[in-house]
Amino acid sequence: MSSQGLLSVEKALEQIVSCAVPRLETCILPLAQCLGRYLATDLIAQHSQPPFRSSAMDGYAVRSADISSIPSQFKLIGESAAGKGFKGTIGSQEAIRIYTGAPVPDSADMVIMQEDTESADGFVTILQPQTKTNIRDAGTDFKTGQVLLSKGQKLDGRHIGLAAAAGFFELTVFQPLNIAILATGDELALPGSHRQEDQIFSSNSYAIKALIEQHGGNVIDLGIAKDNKASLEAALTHLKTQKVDILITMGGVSVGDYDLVQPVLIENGMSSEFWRVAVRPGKPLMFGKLGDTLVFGLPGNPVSAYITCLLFVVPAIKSMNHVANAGHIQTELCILGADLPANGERQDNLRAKLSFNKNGKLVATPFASQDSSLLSILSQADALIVREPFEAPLKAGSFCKIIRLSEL
Ligand SMILES: Nc1nc2c(c(=O)[nH]1)N[C@H]1C(S)=C(S)[C@@H](COP(=O)(O)OP(=O)(O)OC[C@H]3O[C@@H](n4cnc5c(N)ncnc54)[C@H](O)[C@@H]3O)O[C@H]1N2
Ligand code: MOO
Repeated sequence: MSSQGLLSVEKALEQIVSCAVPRLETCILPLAQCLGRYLATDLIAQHSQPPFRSSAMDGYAVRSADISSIPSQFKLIGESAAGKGFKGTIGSQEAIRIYTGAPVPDSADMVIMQEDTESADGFVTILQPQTKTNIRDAGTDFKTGQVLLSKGQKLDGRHIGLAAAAGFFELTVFQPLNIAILATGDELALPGSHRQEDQIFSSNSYAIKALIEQHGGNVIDLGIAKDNKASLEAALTHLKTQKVDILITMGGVSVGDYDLVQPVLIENGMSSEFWRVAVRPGKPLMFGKLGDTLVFGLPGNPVSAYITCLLFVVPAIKSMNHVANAGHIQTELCILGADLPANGERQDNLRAKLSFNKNGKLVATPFASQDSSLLSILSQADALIVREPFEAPLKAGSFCKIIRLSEL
């Protein structure tokens, strides 16, 4: 705990991950619907890839021992095309025409790129000395029995392509988590509705929905609750009628007279795990449990809501989907692009632009304004510069730690 009673980021993450118990419900989905889902079993190759020795080039397959000198002439006796291999045997000073991906007969041990040859009248002449076989052995990519993907893998195009190469047409994935989101505040209007003079549009409703969907969650949008007990309680009734794994509220968790989210939730049975974390932005973050539902009270400022969702809610989603080291957030070192003063008691996450200096090294330059209301800056940022509590001043040119926003 810090002097203000703020929980450290590490302790907060530890507590979140220990509460975010891995879920057991799975479903089988067609491969084409698996994007963004989390694999529920290890995926084991049932065959080798390629399944046969295959050519890496368009050219001619020969026995390499027959290339005694350059140029060297071979008689063409057939063809092996992708999908239709050559069934005969290649003998002394014989060759077959072969194409990329086509099976290489056992009798050949080398494919000559066609650019290194000349062919005419049923003969091919090798014009250049050869150093490579240009043959891919069966199982070069993967072998029968190999673990292709591990349980908990979040599936993107690469993983789906790998599963398809191995012949899988459906995968067992974890049932998507039901994640309810609730914006709170009398000042909020939904884009497309009439905005009264003192109102603003609820950007969090959209930003957080998108972020959750990006992480494979099934979003239940509870809309906007007003800053009063009755309206908040009305929104919570939805939790009684459907299974919600995570409830995310946005706004109303600070210390103002209208910040009622935490007391209303507690009155309705939530046990509060923690409130207020040593992080900037996002200090008023709240975390609790309402029955089996994890509850995150994100601060209302749009940048605070987005960053706390990335840093704290996404690890919970990962943990519930069996991702190993779910609480670990990937950081890297790069060069700082501007002087920074000493940091205060909160871990700071400065919005920054990435570029390369004249030596080709990665540089992170913080934006001059770091106010937590500035979505325009957040949307231009490539990374967060992470500064530990009480870190000493840092000079431009020294190393700093970053989290790439695209990695989260
Ligand atoms: N006296 C103190 N005041 C504040 C403190 C503090 O420690 N002492 N903390 C500040 C910090 S840090 C933050 S962050 C905010 C968070 O406050 P709340 O979570 O209670 O959020 P609200 O007051 O409801 O809203 C803050 C801000 O964000 C706008 N907002 C809210 N919801 C949305 C939405 N869905 N879409 C777009 N914008 C939204 C809201 O209009 C306010 O401008 O508290 C500080 N105050
Ligand atoms: O933490 Mo607040 O999110 O600094 O604006």
